[in-house]
Amino acid sequence: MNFFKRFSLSRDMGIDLGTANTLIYISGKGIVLEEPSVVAIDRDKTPIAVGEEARKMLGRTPGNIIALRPLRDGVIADFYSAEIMLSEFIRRAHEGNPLGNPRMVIGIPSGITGVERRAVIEAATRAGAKEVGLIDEPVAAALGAGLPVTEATGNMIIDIGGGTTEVAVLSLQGRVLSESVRVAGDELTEAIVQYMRKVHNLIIGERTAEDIKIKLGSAYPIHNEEPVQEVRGLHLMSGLPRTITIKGGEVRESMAEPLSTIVDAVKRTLERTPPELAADIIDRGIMLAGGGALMKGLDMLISHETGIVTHVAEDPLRCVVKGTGEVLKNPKILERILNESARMA
Ligand SMILES: Nc1ncnc2c1ncn2[C@@H]1O[C@H](COP(=O)(O)OP(=O)(O)OP(=O)(O)O)[C@@H](O)[C@H]1O
Repeated sequence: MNFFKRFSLSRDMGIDLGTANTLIYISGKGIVLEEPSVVAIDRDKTPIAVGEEARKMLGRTPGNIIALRPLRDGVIADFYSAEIMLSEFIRRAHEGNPLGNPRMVIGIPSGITGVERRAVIEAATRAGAKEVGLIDEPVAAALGAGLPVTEATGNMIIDIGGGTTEVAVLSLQGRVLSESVRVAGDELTEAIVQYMRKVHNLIIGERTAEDIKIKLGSAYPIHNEEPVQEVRGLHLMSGLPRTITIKGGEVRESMAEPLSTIVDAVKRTLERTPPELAADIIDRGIMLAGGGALMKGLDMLISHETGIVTHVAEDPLRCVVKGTGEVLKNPKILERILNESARMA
């Protein structure tokens, strides 16, 4: 194929296909879509809603409709709904401006299996991709966070999404070492659901727990006076609606276990880091990306536990998709990624 034709003004796409959110970047345009990764289907499997509209239905659907997340722990858990979701998001991203069959660069967790990788390639191909390139999320996140990953210096990035936490040490555009744990924002939310049930006998849904996590949660004691919040749910014994008040300290306590799993993954990765790169990381600090990076005090907790200064990236929720955009701007990296993925498919 003619090189100039292949890399001319094509409207290629970069996609962060996430457990919680999907974002799409189009060459020459920037980020054009940000939607929750949720699909609502009826009993006959007909799609009713996709994205934000479907998210509002989570936990609130009548018996004949299910709102579900096609991805779990960073990988496709339900192929049918993943394909519906991806096709619909790509259609919305086109906005009446057909892109033909674009090439797509998709961020995926670094720890996933070959079968899981092939499922992403197949879903994207069926959704209209001409060629698909997969990029490890931590590499994309580092590019999107503006880390100098092309230089011969060690950088540590921690990408905390909904389903996976990716800890990676990068140098010279490559991943030197990484660890992916299937514990991230969703587990923090789930830990709050479990705590409310066990300690307060209150049944709450995922959306309420996420709201508590965002408004009241912290990973490290950051307030002199702990904030409080009213929570509504169903009382376990009476089965009736009830409102109780909880404190910020309780929320932190409820999330202690998944938070320590994340911190342990960071420590293990640091222990395995070659000394020269470890010295660079001590100088430059650790970078946090992904929605989980917005958890208040998480940077302080990681600094406290590792002794290394930790920064939160600017716009952490968009780092991965911005990184896929950086790949689209770089024909050499793009070609390498497309070729690697073509061999895998
Ligand atoms: N302000 C906030 N405080 C704490 N957590 C937050 C905040 N905002 C978003 N989150 C959490 O971030 C997570 C989503 O992050 P993100 O969109 O980066 O994940 P994802 O890319 O969809 O997931 P993955 O990379 O695991 O597939 C959710 O668990 C959400 O609750």
